[in-house]
Amino acid sequence: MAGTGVASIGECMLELSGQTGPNWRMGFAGDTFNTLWALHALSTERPATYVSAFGDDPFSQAQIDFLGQNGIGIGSSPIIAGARPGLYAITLTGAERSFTYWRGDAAARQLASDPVALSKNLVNQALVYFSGITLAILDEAARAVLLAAVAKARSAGSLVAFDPNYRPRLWRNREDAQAAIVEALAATDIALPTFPDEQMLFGDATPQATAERLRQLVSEVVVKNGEQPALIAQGETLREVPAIHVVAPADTTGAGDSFNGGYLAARLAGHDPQEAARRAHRVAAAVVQVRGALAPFETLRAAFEG
Ligand SMILES: O=C(O)C(=O)C[C@H](O)[C@H](O)CO
Repeated sequence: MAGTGVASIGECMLELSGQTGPNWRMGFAGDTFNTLWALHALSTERPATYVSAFGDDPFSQAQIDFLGQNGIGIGSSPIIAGARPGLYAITLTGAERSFTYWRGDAAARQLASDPVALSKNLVNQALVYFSGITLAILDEAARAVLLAAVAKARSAGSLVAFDPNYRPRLWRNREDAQAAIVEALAATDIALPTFPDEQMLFGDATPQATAERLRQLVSEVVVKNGEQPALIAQGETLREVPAIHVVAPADTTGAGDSFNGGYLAARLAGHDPQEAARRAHRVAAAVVQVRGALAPFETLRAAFEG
């Protein structure tokens, strides 16, 4: 591995969670940030950088402060004059979440506006992580800048991990999403898809079909499937790792992202894919028991260690 740090690229939003009467709780979350949060909690010795673009309003500043207070830097990410962060609210049906977004003009859409700064953020990273949401918030030119920066980091020795995380509403059409995600997978070492997303986007009939399709493109594939087993495809082998049944989940937001953070932390620490998936399932099971996408660091660590 080339470097020592961990970098995650994407959009962190303001998050409204809680949904108890008129009182919402505001936090900060976004898929790639949620993953970095868990990864950082579980690999504190590695410098963590959230690669994005930020506004210059008080909410953006609060976001940057929150990251800093928790040991996560923003490297050379641009601060855009006049821009603001995106916002999303979590609606719960039981514990199952759905999201309402206000993010069309968020600062993060400009995360590739300075290609030199973007590449600089990816220097000396053991791991570079991004997602289909990162791709979806960028226009075609910015997406090309992003993929070039990721490819450069990879050729310098960084491990690249990617979660396709398909959000239909963020894409112009399904074909655009398919093309961009396949292009990203070509620059990926560890793919962390979720079966229902892949079924929606590519029509896969089973998690096995997802694993078989993706193993043609990526050497290590972990197909998540909620409370069903995760399926790991590495080389010729295909293995199932059972998930954990949570009796009383509170909010499923961030479960898959936190699984990814746990899995990647374990892989960076030298655990094999099966042990990494076991730890990742425990981390995800802890996250669904709290409201919002982020669980406290101590909760994540206790789950990871089992
Ligand atoms: O949906 C998004 O774009 C988000 O990043 C919000 C949530 O935190 C994320 O989806 C949880 O996986």
